[in-house]
Amino acid sequence: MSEIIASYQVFGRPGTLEKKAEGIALGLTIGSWTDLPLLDQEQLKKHKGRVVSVQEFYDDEHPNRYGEVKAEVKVAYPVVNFSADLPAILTTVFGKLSLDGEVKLQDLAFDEEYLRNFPGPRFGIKGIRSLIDVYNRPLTMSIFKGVIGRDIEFLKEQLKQQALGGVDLVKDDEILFDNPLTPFTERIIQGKKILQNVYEETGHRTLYAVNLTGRTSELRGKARLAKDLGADALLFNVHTYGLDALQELAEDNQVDLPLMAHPAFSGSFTSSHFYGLSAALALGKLVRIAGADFSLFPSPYGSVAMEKSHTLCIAKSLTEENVLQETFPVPSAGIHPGLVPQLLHDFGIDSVMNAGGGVHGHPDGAAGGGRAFRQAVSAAINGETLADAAENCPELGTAISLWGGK
Ligand SMILES: CSCCC(=O)C(=O)COP(=O)(O)O
Ligand SMILES: [Mg+2]
Repeated sequence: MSEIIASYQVFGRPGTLEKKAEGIALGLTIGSWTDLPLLDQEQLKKHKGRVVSVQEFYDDEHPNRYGEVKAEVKVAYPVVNFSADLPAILTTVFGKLSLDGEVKLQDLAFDEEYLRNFPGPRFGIKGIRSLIDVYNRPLTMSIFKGVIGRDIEFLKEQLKQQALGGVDLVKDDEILFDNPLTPFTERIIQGKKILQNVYEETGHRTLYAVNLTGRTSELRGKARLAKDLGADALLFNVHTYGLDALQELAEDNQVDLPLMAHPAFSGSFTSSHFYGLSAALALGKLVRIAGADFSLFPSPYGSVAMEKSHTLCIAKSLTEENVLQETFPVPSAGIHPGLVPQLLHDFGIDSVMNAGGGVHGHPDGAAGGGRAFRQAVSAAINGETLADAAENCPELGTAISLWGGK
Protein backbone atom coordinates (compact mmCIF):
# COMPACT_ATOMS: atom_id res chain seq x y z
CA MET A 1 0.00 0.00 0.00
CA SER A 2 1.38 3.38 -0.96
CA GLU A 3 1.74 5.98 1.79
CA ILE A 4 3.01 9.52 2.25
CA ILE A 5 5.13 9.89 5.35
CA ALA A 6 4.88 13.23 7.13
CA SER A 7 7.55 14.29 9.63
CA TYR A 8 6.43 16.71 12.32
CA GLN A 9 8.15 18.54 15.11
CA VAL A 10 5.89 18.43 18.17
CA PHE A 11 6.25 19.35 21.84
CA GLY A 12 4.81 17.77 24.96
CA ARG A 13 5.52 16.45 28.42
CA PRO A 14 7.98 13.52 28.47
CA GLY A 15 6.19 10.25 27.89
CA THR A 16 3.09 11.81 26.28
CA LEU A 17 4.29 12.04 22.73
CA GLU A 18 3.47 8.49 21.61
CA LYS A 19 -0.14 9.22 22.46
CA LYS A 20 0.00 12.54 20.67
CA ALA A 21 1.41 10.84 17.57
CA GLU A 22 -1.35 8.22 17.65
CA GLY A 23 -3.90 11.04 17.97
CA ILE A 24 -2.51 12.67 14.83
CA ALA A 25 -2.44 9.43 12.84
CA LEU A 26 -6.02 8.56 13.72
CA GLY A 27 -7.44 12.09 13.91
CA LEU A 28 -6.35 12.89 10.36
CA THR A 29 -7.57 9.61 8.92
CA ILE A 30 -10.37 7.45 10.33
CA GLY A 31 -10.98 9.25 13.65
CA SER A 32 -10.97 6.36 16.13
CA TRP A 33 -9.88 2.77 16.08
CA THR A 34 -10.10 0.72 19.26
CA ASP A 35 -13.74 1.77 19.80
CA LEU A 36 -14.72 0.45 16.36
CA PRO A 37 -16.48 -2.91 15.88
CA LEU A 38 -14.20 -5.53 14.31
CA LEU A 39 -16.05 -5.40 11.01
CA ASP A 40 -15.49 -1.65 10.71
CA GLN A 41 -11.85 -2.11 11.69
CA GLU A 42 -11.44 -4.57 8.83
CA GLN A 43 -13.10 -2.20 6.35
CA LEU A 44 -11.22 0.89 7.45
CA LYS A 45 -7.80 -0.73 7.90
CA LYS A 46 -6.49 0.47 4.58
CA HIS A 47 -7.41 4.08 5.45
CA LYS A 48 -5.81 4.17 8.88
CA GLY A 49 -2.88 6.48 9.55
CA ARG A 50 0.14 4.78 11.08
CA VAL A 51 2.73 6.08 13.52
CA VAL A 52 6.10 5.26 12.01
CA SER A 53 8.34 6.64 14.76
CA VAL A 54 8.52 9.02 17.70
CA GLN A 55 11.91 10.35 18.68
CA GLU A 56 12.06 12.58 21.71
CA PHE A 57 14.89 15.01 22.39
CA TYR A 58 15.61 18.18 24.32
CA ASP A 59 16.42 21.22 22.20
CA ASP A 60 18.50 23.74 24.13
CA GLU A 61 18.68 26.08 21.16
CA HIS A 62 14.95 26.58 20.65
CA PRO A 63 13.08 25.39 23.76
CA ASN A 64 9.39 26.15 23.87
CA ARG A 65 8.00 28.43 26.56
CA TYR A 66 6.75 25.52 28.67
CA GLY A 67 10.15 23.78 28.69
CA GLU A 68 8.56 20.72 27.11
CA VAL A 69 10.39 17.94 25.35
CA LYS A 70 10.54 18.04 21.56
CA ALA A 71 9.96 15.09 19.30
CA GLU A 72 10.20 14.20 15.67
CA VAL A 73 7.05 12.27 14.88
CA LYS A 74 6.60 10.41 11.60
CA VAL A 75 3.14 9.44 10.46
CA ALA A 76 2.28 7.44 7.34
CA TYR A 77 -0.93 8.37 5.50
CA PRO A 78 -2.43 5.93 2.99
CA VAL A 79 -2.63 7.67 -0.39
CA VAL A 80 -6.00 6.04 -0.94
CA ASN A 81 -7.40 8.71 1.43
CA PHE A 82 -6.81 11.66 -0.86
CA SER A 83 -6.73 12.65 -4.49
CA ALA A 84 -3.23 13.06 -5.93
CA ASP A 85 -3.01 16.82 -5.62
CA LEU A 86 -1.20 19.12 -3.21
CA PRO A 87 -4.32 20.80 -1.75
CA ALA A 88 -5.70 17.39 -0.75
CA ILE A 89 -2.37 16.15 0.58
CA LEU A 90 -1.64 19.29 2.60
CA THR A 91 -5.18 19.42 3.97
CA THR A 92 -4.83 15.84 5.15
CA VAL A 93 -1.37 15.96 6.65
CA PHE A 94 -1.43 19.52 7.98
CA GLY A 95 -4.90 20.97 7.64
CA LYS A 96 -6.59 20.99 11.02
CA LEU A 97 -3.33 19.96 12.64
CA SER A 98 -1.64 23.23 11.66
CA LEU A 99 -4.07 25.01 13.99
CA ASP A 100 -3.45 22.71 16.90
CA GLY A 101 -0.66 24.36 18.92
CA GLU A 102 3.05 24.00 18.45
CA VAL A 103 3.39 21.61 15.53
CA LYS A 104 5.66 22.16 12.55
CA LEU A 105 5.53 20.11 9.36
CA GLN A 106 9.16 19.37 8.54
CA ASP A 107 9.01 17.05 5.57
CA LEU A 108 6.87 14.87 3.35
CA ALA A 109 8.30 11.68 1.90
CA PHE A 110 6.73 10.43 -1.33
CA ASP A 111 7.68 7.20 -2.98
CA GLU A 112 9.05 7.46 -6.51
CA GLU A 113 5.93 6.08 -8.11
CA TYR A 114 3.68 8.56 -6.32
CA LEU A 115 5.93 11.45 -7.26
CA ARG A 116 5.06 10.73 -10.89
CA ASN A 117 1.63 12.25 -10.22
CA PHE A 118 3.34 15.64 -10.27
CA PRO A 119 4.94 17.49 -13.15
CA GLY A 120 8.10 18.81 -11.51
CA PRO A 121 10.00 21.43 -13.50
CA ARG A 122 9.23 21.42 -17.22
CA PHE A 123 12.73 22.62 -18.14
CA GLY A 124 14.75 21.87 -15.02
CA ILE A 125 18.37 22.83 -14.60
CA LYS A 126 19.38 20.94 -17.76
CA GLY A 127 16.68 22.55 -19.88
CA ILE A 128 17.38 26.06 -18.59
CA ARG A 129 21.09 25.60 -19.25
CA SER A 130 20.44 24.56 -22.81
CA LEU A 131 18.05 27.49 -23.34
CA ILE A 132 20.71 29.89 -22.09
CA ASP A 133 23.58 27.86 -23.56
CA VAL A 134 25.69 28.16 -20.43
CA TYR A 135 26.98 24.97 -18.81
CA ASN A 136 30.10 25.60 -16.82
CA ARG A 137 29.24 28.30 -14.31
CA PRO A 138 26.42 29.49 -12.06
CA LEU A 139 23.91 31.69 -13.88
CA THR A 140 23.58 35.38 -13.07
CA MET A 141 20.32 37.26 -12.69
CA SER A 142 19.40 40.84 -11.85
CA ILE A 143 16.14 42.39 -10.72
CA PHE A 144 14.35 45.52 -11.88
CA LYS A 145 14.38 48.03 -9.05
CA GLY A 146 12.40 51.20 -8.42
CA VAL A 147 10.08 50.74 -11.39
CA ILE A 148 6.78 51.32 -9.59
CA GLY A 149 5.32 54.61 -10.80
CA ARG A 150 7.71 54.66 -13.76
CA ASP A 151 6.73 54.36 -17.41
CA ILE A 152 7.72 51.83 -20.03
CA GLU A 153 10.60 54.00 -21.29
CA PHE A 154 12.18 53.89 -17.83
CA LEU A 155 11.73 50.15 -17.68
CA LYS A 156 13.21 49.68 -21.16
CA GLU A 157 16.30 51.65 -20.26
CA GLN A 158 16.74 49.71 -17.02
CA LEU A 159 16.39 46.42 -18.88
CA LYS A 160 18.91 47.53 -21.49
CA GLN A 161 21.50 48.50 -18.87
CA GLN A 162 21.09 45.21 -17.00
CA ALA A 163 21.43 43.20 -20.21
CA LEU A 164 24.48 45.20 -21.30
CA GLY A 165 26.10 44.07 -18.05
CA GLY A 166 25.94 40.50 -19.35
CA VAL A 167 23.58 38.89 -16.85
CA ASP A 168 21.83 35.76 -18.07
CA LEU A 169 18.41 36.63 -16.71
CA VAL A 170 16.52 39.70 -15.58
CA LYS A 171 13.40 39.34 -13.51
CA ASP A 172 10.65 41.72 -12.54
CA ASP A 173 10.46 42.66 -8.91
CA GLU A 174 7.68 40.64 -7.29
CA ILE A 175 5.85 43.82 -6.31
CA LEU A 176 5.43 44.98 -9.90
CA PHE A 177 1.88 44.07 -10.92
CA ASP A 178 -0.07 44.67 -14.10
CA ASN A 179 -0.53 48.44 -14.24
CA PRO A 180 -1.32 51.17 -16.77
CA LEU A 181 2.25 52.54 -16.91
CA THR A 182 3.98 49.22 -17.57
CA PRO A 183 1.30 46.73 -18.64
CA PHE A 184 2.18 43.04 -18.64
CA THR A 185 1.93 42.70 -22.42
CA GLU A 186 3.95 45.87 -23.13
CA ARG A 187 6.69 44.69 -20.80
CA ILE A 188 6.95 41.47 -22.81
CA ILE A 189 6.79 43.10 -26.25
CA GLN A 190 9.11 46.02 -25.49
CA GLY A 191 11.42 43.87 -23.37
CA LYS A 192 11.85 41.45 -26.22
CA LYS A 193 12.88 44.24 -28.61
CA ILE A 194 15.39 45.65 -26.14
CA LEU A 195 16.96 42.27 -25.49
CA GLN A 196 17.16 41.52 -29.20
CA ASN A 197 18.94 44.86 -29.77
CA VAL A 198 21.42 44.11 -26.99
CA TYR A 199 22.00 40.67 -28.49
CA GLU A 200 22.71 42.19 -31.92
CA GLU A 201 25.05 44.74 -30.34
CA THR A 202 26.97 42.46 -27.98
CA GLY A 203 26.27 38.84 -28.94
CA HIS A 204 24.99 38.21 -25.41
CA ARG A 205 21.42 37.06 -24.92
CA THR A 206 19.58 37.87 -21.69
CA LEU A 207 16.22 36.33 -20.84
CA TYR A 208 13.48 38.27 -19.06
CA ALA A 209 11.10 36.76 -16.49
CA VAL A 210 7.94 38.84 -16.43
CA ASN A 211 5.79 38.82 -13.29
CA LEU A 212 2.58 36.87 -13.90
CA THR A 213 -0.05 38.56 -11.73
CA GLY A 214 -3.80 39.18 -11.45
CA ARG A 215 -6.73 37.08 -10.32
CA THR A 216 -6.21 33.32 -10.28
CA SER A 217 -8.86 32.90 -12.97
CA GLU A 218 -6.79 35.10 -15.32
CA LEU A 219 -3.44 33.39 -14.83
CA ARG A 220 -3.68 30.65 -17.42
CA GLY A 221 -4.88 33.03 -20.14
CA LYS A 222 -2.22 35.59 -19.34
CA ALA A 223 0.50 32.94 -19.22
CA ARG A 224 -0.54 31.57 -22.64
CA LEU A 225 -0.66 35.09 -24.02
CA ALA A 226 2.83 35.71 -22.64
CA LYS A 227 4.03 32.62 -24.50
CA ASP A 228 2.37 33.79 -27.73
CA LEU A 229 4.00 37.21 -27.37
CA GLY A 230 7.39 35.58 -27.06
CA ALA A 231 8.03 35.87 -23.32
CA ASP A 232 11.13 34.09 -22.07
CA ALA A 233 10.01 33.08 -18.58
CA LEU A 234 7.43 33.85 -15.90
CA LEU A 235 8.00 35.03 -12.36
CA PHE A 236 5.26 33.75 -10.06
CA ASN A 237 4.38 34.64 -6.46
CA VAL A 238 3.49 31.04 -5.77
CA HIS A 239 2.91 31.36 -2.04
CA THR A 240 0.20 33.98 -2.34
CA TYR A 241 -1.62 31.96 -5.02
CA GLY A 242 -0.95 28.45 -3.78
CA LEU A 243 1.13 25.57 -5.07
CA ASP A 244 -1.66 24.13 -7.18
CA ALA A 245 -1.79 27.33 -9.24
CA LEU A 246 1.90 26.83 -10.01
CA GLN A 247 1.24 23.22 -10.96
CA GLU A 248 -1.54 24.29 -13.35
CA LEU A 249 0.92 26.59 -15.13
CA ALA A 250 3.68 24.00 -15.19
CA GLU A 251 1.40 21.38 -16.73
CA ASP A 252 -0.06 23.62 -19.41
CA ASN A 253 1.49 22.76 -22.78
CA GLN A 254 0.33 26.11 -24.17
CA VAL A 255 2.25 27.95 -21.45
CA ASP A 256 5.46 25.98 -21.90
CA LEU A 257 7.69 28.62 -20.25
CA PRO A 258 10.27 28.40 -17.45
CA LEU A 259 8.64 29.24 -14.13
CA MET A 260 10.40 31.16 -11.38
CA ALA A 261 8.90 30.76 -7.89
CA HIS A 262 9.25 33.82 -5.67
CA PRO A 263 9.29 33.29 -1.88
CA ALA A 264 7.13 36.33 -1.04
CA PHE A 265 4.68 35.55 1.79
CA SER A 266 6.35 32.27 2.71
CA GLY A 267 8.01 33.80 5.78
CA SER A 268 4.57 33.95 7.35
CA PHE A 269 4.50 30.15 7.59
CA THR A 270 8.15 29.12 7.56
CA SER A 271 9.91 31.50 9.96
CA SER A 272 8.70 30.20 13.31
CA HIS A 273 10.69 27.53 15.12
CA PHE A 274 7.41 26.10 16.40
CA TYR A 275 4.73 26.51 13.74
CA GLY A 276 4.20 26.25 10.00
CA LEU A 277 6.28 24.40 7.43
CA SER A 278 10.03 23.96 7.18
CA ALA A 279 11.67 26.20 4.59
CA ALA A 280 13.09 23.12 2.87
CA LEU A 281 9.60 21.76 2.34
CA ALA A 282 7.90 25.02 1.34
CA LEU A 283 10.65 26.57 -0.78
CA GLY A 284 12.37 23.35 -1.78
CA LYS A 285 10.47 20.11 -2.17
CA LEU A 286 6.96 21.44 -2.76
CA VAL A 287 7.79 24.12 -5.31
CA ARG A 288 9.88 21.58 -7.21
CA ILE A 289 7.06 19.05 -7.19
CA ALA A 290 4.60 21.70 -8.36
CA GLY A 291 6.84 22.61 -11.28
CA ALA A 292 9.14 25.56 -10.53
CA ASP A 293 12.25 25.71 -12.70
CA PHE A 294 13.79 28.25 -10.33
CA SER A 295 13.15 28.71 -6.61
CA LEU A 296 14.18 31.95 -4.94
CA PHE A 297 14.85 31.97 -1.22
CA PRO A 298 16.61 34.29 1.23
CA SER A 299 20.35 33.73 1.23
CA PRO A 300 22.19 33.23 4.53
CA TYR A 301 24.24 36.39 4.07
CA GLY A 302 22.01 39.08 2.66
CA SER A 303 19.48 41.60 3.89
CA VAL A 304 16.65 39.10 4.52
CA ALA A 305 18.87 36.38 5.93
CA MET A 306 17.77 32.81 6.58
CA GLU A 307 19.72 30.32 8.72
CA LYS A 308 22.42 28.80 6.56
CA SER A 309 21.47 25.22 7.43
CA HIS A 310 17.93 25.94 6.19
CA THR A 311 19.13 27.40 2.90
CA LEU A 312 21.35 24.37 2.30
CA CYS A 313 18.40 22.06 2.96
CA ILE A 314 16.30 24.03 0.46
CA ALA A 315 19.01 23.71 -2.19
CA LYS A 316 19.34 19.98 -1.48
CA SER A 317 15.58 19.43 -1.88
CA LEU A 318 15.66 21.28 -5.17
CA THR A 319 18.51 19.31 -6.67
CA GLU A 320 18.65 15.84 -5.09
CA GLU A 321 18.09 13.03 -7.50
CA ASN A 322 14.56 11.73 -7.96
CA VAL A 323 12.13 11.12 -10.83
CA LEU A 324 11.56 14.87 -11.32
CA GLN A 325 13.85 17.33 -13.04
CA GLU A 326 15.94 19.62 -10.83
CA THR A 327 15.05 23.17 -9.86
CA PHE A 328 17.66 25.93 -9.88
CA PRO A 329 18.36 27.20 -6.33
CA VAL A 330 18.39 31.02 -6.30
CA PRO A 331 19.69 32.32 -2.95
CA SER A 332 18.70 35.98 -2.99
CA ALA A 333 18.38 39.31 -1.17
CA GLY A 334 21.30 41.56 -0.35
CA ILE A 335 23.61 39.75 -2.80
CA HIS A 336 26.58 41.66 -4.25
CA PRO A 337 29.63 40.57 -6.29
CA GLY A 338 31.80 40.21 -3.18
CA LEU A 339 29.60 37.30 -2.03
CA VAL A 340 30.05 35.26 -5.20
CA PRO A 341 32.90 33.00 -3.94
CA GLN A 342 30.91 32.21 -0.81
CA LEU A 343 27.76 31.54 -2.85
CA LEU A 344 29.67 29.26 -5.18
CA HIS A 345 31.18 27.42 -2.23
CA ASP A 346 27.81 26.95 -0.52
CA PHE A 347 25.45 26.36 -3.46
CA GLY A 348 27.74 25.11 -6.20
CA ILE A 349 27.78 25.63 -9.90
CA ASP A 350 24.11 24.71 -10.38
CA SER A 351 22.75 27.85 -8.77
CA VAL A 352 21.80 31.36 -9.79
CA MET A 353 23.50 34.48 -8.41
CA ASN A 354 20.66 36.97 -8.15
CA ALA A 355 20.86 40.64 -7.17
CA GLY A 356 18.88 43.84 -7.34
CA GLY A 357 20.64 46.48 -5.27
CA GLY A 358 23.97 44.71 -5.82
CA VAL A 359 23.63 45.41 -9.56
CA HIS A 360 21.88 48.79 -9.67
CA GLY A 361 23.88 50.23 -6.77
CA HIS A 362 27.16 49.87 -8.66
CA PRO A 363 28.76 53.29 -9.26
CA ASP A 364 28.95 52.46 -12.99
CA GLY A 365 25.24 51.73 -13.11
CA ALA A 366 23.46 48.45 -13.75
CA ALA A 367 25.71 47.65 -16.73
CA GLY A 368 28.76 48.02 -14.49
CA GLY A 369 27.06 45.99 -11.77
CA GLY A 370 26.25 43.16 -14.17
CA ARG A 371 29.83 43.14 -15.44
CA ALA A 372 31.17 43.04 -11.89
CA PHE A 373 28.99 39.97 -11.21
CA ARG A 374 30.14 38.16 -14.30
CA GLN A 375 33.76 39.00 -13.49
CA ALA A 376 33.30 37.73 -9.92
CA VAL A 377 31.78 34.48 -11.23
CA SER A 378 34.67 33.95 -13.68
CA ALA A 379 37.20 34.60 -10.93
CA ALA A 380 35.50 32.25 -8.48
CA ILE A 381 35.17 29.48 -11.09
CA ASN A 382 38.85 29.83 -11.92
CA GLY A 383 39.85 29.72 -8.26
CA GLU A 384 41.16 33.26 -8.40
CA THR A 385 40.60 35.70 -5.52
CA LEU A 386 38.34 38.64 -6.30
CA ALA A 387 41.13 40.99 -5.26
CA ASP A 388 43.50 39.43 -7.82
CA ALA A 389 40.86 39.38 -10.55
CA ALA A 390 39.99 43.00 -9.82
CA GLU A 391 43.42 44.08 -11.04
CA ASN A 392 42.23 43.46 -14.59
CA CYS A 393 38.50 43.96 -14.02
CA PRO A 394 37.75 47.57 -13.07
CA GLU A 395 34.00 47.01 -12.42
CA LEU A 396 34.79 44.21 -9.99
CA GLY A 397 37.38 46.41 -8.29
CA THR A 398 34.79 49.14 -7.82
CA ALA A 399 32.26 46.64 -6.46
CA ILE A 400 34.57 45.15 -3.85
CA SER A 401 35.73 48.60 -2.73
CA LEU A 402 32.07 49.46 -2.17
CA TRP A 403 30.63 46.23 -0.75
CA GLY A 404 33.70 44.23 0.28
CA GLY A 405 34.83 40.82 -0.90
CA LYS A 406 38.13 39.00 -1.18
C1 LIG B 1 13.83 37.34 -0.34
S1 LIG B 1 14.41 36.60 -1.81
C2 LIG B 1 13.77 37.59 -3.13
C3 LIG B 1 14.72 38.44 -3.83
C4 LIG B 1 14.07 39.65 -4.41
O1 LIG B 1 12.97 39.57 -4.93
C5 LIG B 1 14.70 40.93 -4.33
O2 LIG B 1 14.10 41.90 -4.74
C6 LIG B 1 16.06 41.08 -3.77
O3 LIG B 1 16.53 42.38 -3.98
P1 LIG B 1 17.98 42.79 -3.50
O4 LIG B 1 18.08 44.24 -3.84
O5 LIG B 1 18.06 42.54 -2.04
O6 LIG B 1 18.97 41.98 -4.26
MG1 LIG C 1 12.07 41.59 -4.94
